[in-house]
Amino acid sequence: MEKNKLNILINTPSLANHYVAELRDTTIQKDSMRFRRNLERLGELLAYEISKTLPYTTATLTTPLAQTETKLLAEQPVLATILRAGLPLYQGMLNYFDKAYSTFVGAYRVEEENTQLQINMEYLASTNLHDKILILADPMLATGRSLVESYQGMLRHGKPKQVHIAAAIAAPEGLAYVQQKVPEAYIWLGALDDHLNERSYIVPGLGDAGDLAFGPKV
Ligand SMILES: O=c1cc[nH]c(=O)[nH]1
Repeated sequence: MEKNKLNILINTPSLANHYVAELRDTTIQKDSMRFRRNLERLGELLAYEISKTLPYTTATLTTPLAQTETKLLAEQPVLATILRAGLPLYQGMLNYFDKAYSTFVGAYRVEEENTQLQINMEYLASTNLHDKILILADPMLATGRSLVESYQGMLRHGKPKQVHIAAAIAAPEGLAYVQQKVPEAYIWLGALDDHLNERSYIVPGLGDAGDLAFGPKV
């Protein structure tokens, strides 16, 4: 596959626009079940778009009336995500790639006054990634640093032959960082926003995806 390496869903009007709009809307955000489900629905759409670019083989199957040929995925991708905010977007992808194996990373941002944002990575549970098609789902591609560090950590478990990075919303700064550090990746976004603010939040964005999905951290 050598199609466009950057794909932005809401640039083509579709239901993705509704799901991104609801994710951003402060009134609808009060319903955390709907917030999670909207991330999940976006994950489903992103998975479907990615599925159009994956390799397929021809298979013969038997219906009650005849034999017929169809195209089926040549192999399952591996789905990876970063805890905890990544879970709903990942779940949407798993709904569609329902036989995929999974990789989980625990990474968190440490915000300290007058210092650069620190990323701590403390947990990695990965399936074998050697020669696999890897889809890494992270809802908010902000600085891109936790995503790149997570990806680099995952490489201890094998070098994938193809990498897809999927996010609900990205900032141009994070997108540029990921494109520079992981140039081999195909990038799939719900929306590409305007900028990062001084606390590394995406503007207009939607706020803190993890808190909105699972409650505020202490
Ligand atoms: O805007 C942002 C940036 C990172 N993580 C979030 O949840 N929101």
